[in-house]
Amino acid sequence: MAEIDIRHVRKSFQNLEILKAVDLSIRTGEFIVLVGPSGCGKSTLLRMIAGLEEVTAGDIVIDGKRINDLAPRDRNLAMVFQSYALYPHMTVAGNMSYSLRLRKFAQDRIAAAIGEASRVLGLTALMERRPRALSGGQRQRVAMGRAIVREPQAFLWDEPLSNLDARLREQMRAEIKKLHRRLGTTSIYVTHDQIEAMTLADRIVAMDAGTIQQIGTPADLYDRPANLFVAGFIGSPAMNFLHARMASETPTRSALILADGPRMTVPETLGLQAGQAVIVGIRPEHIVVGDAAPRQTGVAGKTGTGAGEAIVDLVEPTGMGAIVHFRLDTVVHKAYHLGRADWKAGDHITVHFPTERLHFFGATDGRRLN
Ligand SMILES: Nc1ncnc2c1ncn2[C@@H]1O[C@H](COP(=O)(O)OP(=O)(O)OP(=O)(O)O)[C@@H](O)[C@H]1O
Repeated sequence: MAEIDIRHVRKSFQNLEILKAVDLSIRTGEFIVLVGPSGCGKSTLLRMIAGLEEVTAGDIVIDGKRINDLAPRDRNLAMVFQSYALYPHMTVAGNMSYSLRLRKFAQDRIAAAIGEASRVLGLTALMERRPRALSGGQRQRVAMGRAIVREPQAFLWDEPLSNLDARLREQMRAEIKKLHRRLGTTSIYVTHDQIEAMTLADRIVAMDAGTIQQIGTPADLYDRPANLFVAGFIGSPAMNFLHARMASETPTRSALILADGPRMTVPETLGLQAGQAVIVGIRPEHIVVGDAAPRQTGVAGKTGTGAGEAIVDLVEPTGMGAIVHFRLDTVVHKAYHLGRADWKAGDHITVHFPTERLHFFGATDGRRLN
């Protein structure tokens, strides 16, 4: 197991800088997820750690040793790819044992290693099959088995579940998590799927345009996103943003702001100036929606702290609840309502934005204020 240090690592292709001075310290046994939109550079970073891409500048250090110039096979890291990358002409057993045979391990040791890995992954009955006779999920399991038997210092996962259907992805995600609990091997996992990031990671590294935007536990990124990018990327449906400005008449203890909708209370500790522009974020699941007056429920007495009226634009039932799209002024926002939602487009509803659930961001730099 390994501690991996990425120190000021840069990557350029031709003259285009893809990664800009990335710093990241990964602790022994940690499960790190690199997440970000397509093209942000997460796969490139993983491939540099694996030795499949040259490092333009900076150092990659594993357990205190700089490995920039070490050949991939000498790094003792195992990579699992989205495309499985199995040898089609070899059986499952052949694929799993290949790297050990290459390293001239004794037969009994190889048999023990692949026996154990196939038990863990539920592949025992499939050992003589070839990849084309396996389902996508089974193929990915073989790829995982091939990585496990090498007992690497770390696993590098490059979007391993992207080719699987939703149900299988959910199942394999849980298996990867159990596998990590069992083996405790340092893991770096690349995905653009924020649910995978949230469920698997000890710490998430959120990337955008070649830079790290935030490093933290899933709860850190969800509860206290450092900026608008992270706030908008983590969470589904995504966080709502309301453009707001501090009212010029500021009451004593807490000031009010006027957004595209209801007035809200801003914590005094933010130190916002009268007239200052801010962006207020609120997650759909934190908005309380209810019938409009006179059948108003759940919002009584809360007016002035972010309650107001809105018009339903669309209701998407999800089974567990419904995503309620509503219009405040001209802007459409989304609320996640647990339980039945019988509203129709055009209905008037009340929306309440609980003060303690609000996120505040600078209107110019997008940085978190609270
Ligand atoms: N060999 C290459 N030559 C030139 N540009 C490249 C090369 N490999 C990657 N890039 C570019 O580097 C950027 C980052 O690519 P990378 O694959 O790391 O992104 P990513 O975040 O993993 O995206 P995805 O989720 O789509 O795989 C992209 O703009 C890509 O086009």
